[in-house]
Amino acid sequence: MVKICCIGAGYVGGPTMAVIALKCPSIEVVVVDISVNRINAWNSDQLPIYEPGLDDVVKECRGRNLFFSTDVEKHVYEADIIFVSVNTPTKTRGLGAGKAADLTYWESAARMIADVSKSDKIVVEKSTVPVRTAEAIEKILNHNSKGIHFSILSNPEFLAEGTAIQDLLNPDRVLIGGRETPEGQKAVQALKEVYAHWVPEDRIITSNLWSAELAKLVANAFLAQRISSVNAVSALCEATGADVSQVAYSVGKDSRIGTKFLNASVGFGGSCFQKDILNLVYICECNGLAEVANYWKQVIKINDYQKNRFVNRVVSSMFNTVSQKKIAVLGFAFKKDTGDTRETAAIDVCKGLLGDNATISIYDPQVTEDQIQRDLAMNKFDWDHPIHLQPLSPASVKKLRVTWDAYEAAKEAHGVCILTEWDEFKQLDYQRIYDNMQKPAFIFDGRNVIDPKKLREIGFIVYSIGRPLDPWLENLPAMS
Ligand SMILES: NC(=O)C1=CN([C@@H]2O[C@H](COP(=O)(O)OP(=O)(O)OC[C@H]3O[C@@H](n4cnc5c(N)ncnc54)[C@H](O)[C@@H]3O)[C@@H](O)[C@H]2O)C=CC1
Ligand SMILES: O=C(O)[C@H]1O[C@H](OP(=O)(O)OP(=O)(O)OC[C@H]2O[C@@H](n3ccc(=O)[nH]c3=O)[C@H](O)[C@@H]2O)[C@H](O)[C@@H](O)[C@@H]1O
Repeated sequence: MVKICCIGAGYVGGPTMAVIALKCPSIEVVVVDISVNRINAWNSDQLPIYEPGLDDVVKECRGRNLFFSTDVEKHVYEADIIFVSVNTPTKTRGLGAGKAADLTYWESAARMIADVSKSDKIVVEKSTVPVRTAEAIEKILNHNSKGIHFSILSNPEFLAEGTAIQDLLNPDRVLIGGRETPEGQKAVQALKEVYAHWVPEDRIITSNLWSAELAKLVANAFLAQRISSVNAVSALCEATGADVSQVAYSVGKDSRIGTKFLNASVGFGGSCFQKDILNLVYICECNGLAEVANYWKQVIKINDYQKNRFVNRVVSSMFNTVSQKKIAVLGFAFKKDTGDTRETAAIDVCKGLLGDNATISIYDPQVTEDQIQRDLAMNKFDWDHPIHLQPLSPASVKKLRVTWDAYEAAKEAHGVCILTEWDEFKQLDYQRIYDNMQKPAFIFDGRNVIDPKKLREIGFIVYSIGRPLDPWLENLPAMS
C-alpha cells in the first residue's frame, strides 16, 4: 500500500488529503501537525475549519485510510510520498522583511524529513513558495541524506476557500513540476498516478520545477490584478455616474476577458493574494527587475487604496466623524462560506473606524469573538504562523462588541457596513433594521449585495461600491 504523509493540517493540508483519501481507497493518508489542538479538532466532530462538504468527506474516510496525528516523525519515516503544506508567511524582520517569504517552517520540515528518513522518498511542495525553493530544499535534504534519494516535486494548490471540496474534486488543472532527469520524471509519474484516480489526464499538467513554482505565484497575481483593476474602475464609476456592475458585466462578456473575478469590493483579502504578490515583487527586485516589481506592487496599492477609500466614505458622509457613533459591521470573514479572517478587508476597515473613535458592533455567521479580538489586536503578518506561535493574549479592543445576530448588531447604530457577501445579508429585513437605527440611517455596502434603490425607498442613505452616488455623498471627498 502506498503511504502518503502530509506535514501541515491547515486549510490546504486537511481538505486536499481528505479528497485524496476519498478518491484513492488503496492509499493510506496521514496528516500530521505540530499543533496538538488542530489535530485533536480534526479527530473530533468539530473540524478546525469550516468548508462546505468537508465534514462528509472526512466522516467517510477518517479511520479507514485517512488519519490525523501529532506523531510527525513516525509517519514521515513510514511514508513513500511526503506533501509539505506548512505556513510560508511574509518575513517580518531581517532581509526582505515585509515582502520575502519566510521559509522557517519549510526548512525545519525539510531537516526533520532528512533526519528521520531511512528509505527513498518523494517530497512534494504543496505550500506556495518562491521560485527555486525546490533547489534549496534539495540541498538540505541531500546534504543530510545518509545515502537516501529524495525526489522533489512542485505541486502547488489552486483551491479557493469556501469551494475547496468542489475545487479539489473537479480541478481546472493539477500542476506537477519535476526535474527533467529519469528519477525526476519517475517521481512526476508516481504523483500523476495518485491524481489520475479522479482527475482526467488532460487536466494533469507537468512542467519543470521552476515553472510550476512560478505559475502558482503568477496565477494568484493575475486573479488579484483583476480585482484591483475592477476596484480601480469602481472609483472612476463613483466619480462619473457609471455603475461598476454594468461596466464589469459588459466588459466580461468579451470571451477574451471573461466574467469571473470582476466583482468590485471593499478589497480582496485571504491568506495568499497579498503574501504571494509581495513575494513575487521581492523575487523581481532580487533579479534586478524594478519595473516589473513596481507593476505588481500596484495591485496591492490599489487594494489598500480601496479599503481606505471605503473608510473615508463612511467617515466623511457621517459629518466627518464617527467618534462615539455606533457602526454595525456585517461580515468579518474575507469572503462568504468560510470562517477564515486572514487578511480580511474587515480588519483594516474596523481598525480605520476604531481609529476615528467609533464603537463597532460586529456580526459574522462563522467568526468567533475571540478570533475578531485577536485579529484586531495583532500586528500585520503575525497571523500567518502556527496558532501556538501567535501572540497568546492580545489586549482586548474595548470599543468592540460581537453579536450573533445582524439585527442586534444594527440596533441603535448610526451606520451599517456590509463587508462580506454572505447570502443571508441579501435576505435581511432592512425595514426592521432601519426602524431600530439612529437617523439619518446610513448603509455602506462594500460587496454590492443590497439593492440601493429599495434601501433608499426605506429611507437609508446608501453607499454602494462603484455605483451612482446618493445625492448626500456626491460632493463629499472619498480620499482626504
Ligand atoms: N489557504 C488557502 O486557501 C491556500 C493556501 N496555499 C498555501 O498553502 C500553504 C499552507 O496554507 P494554509 O493551509 O492556509 O496554512 P495553515 O496555517 O492553515 O496551515 C499550516 C499548518 O502547518 C503547521 N506547521 C507549521 N510548521 C510545521 C512543522 N514544521 N511540522 C508540522 N506542522 C507544521 C501549522 O501548525 C499549521 O497547522 C501556504 O504556503 C499557503 O500559501 C495554497 C493554496 C490555497
Ligand atoms: O493561493 C491561495 O490561497 C488561493 O487564493 C485564492 O483563493 P481564496 O483566497 O481562498 O479566495 P478567492 O475566491 O480567490 O477570493 C479572494 C478575495 O478576493 C475577493 N474577491 C474575489 C473575486 C471578486 O470578483 N472580487 C473580490 O473582491 C474575495 O472576496 C476575497 O476577499 C485563489 O482563488 C485560489 O486559486 C488560490 O489557490
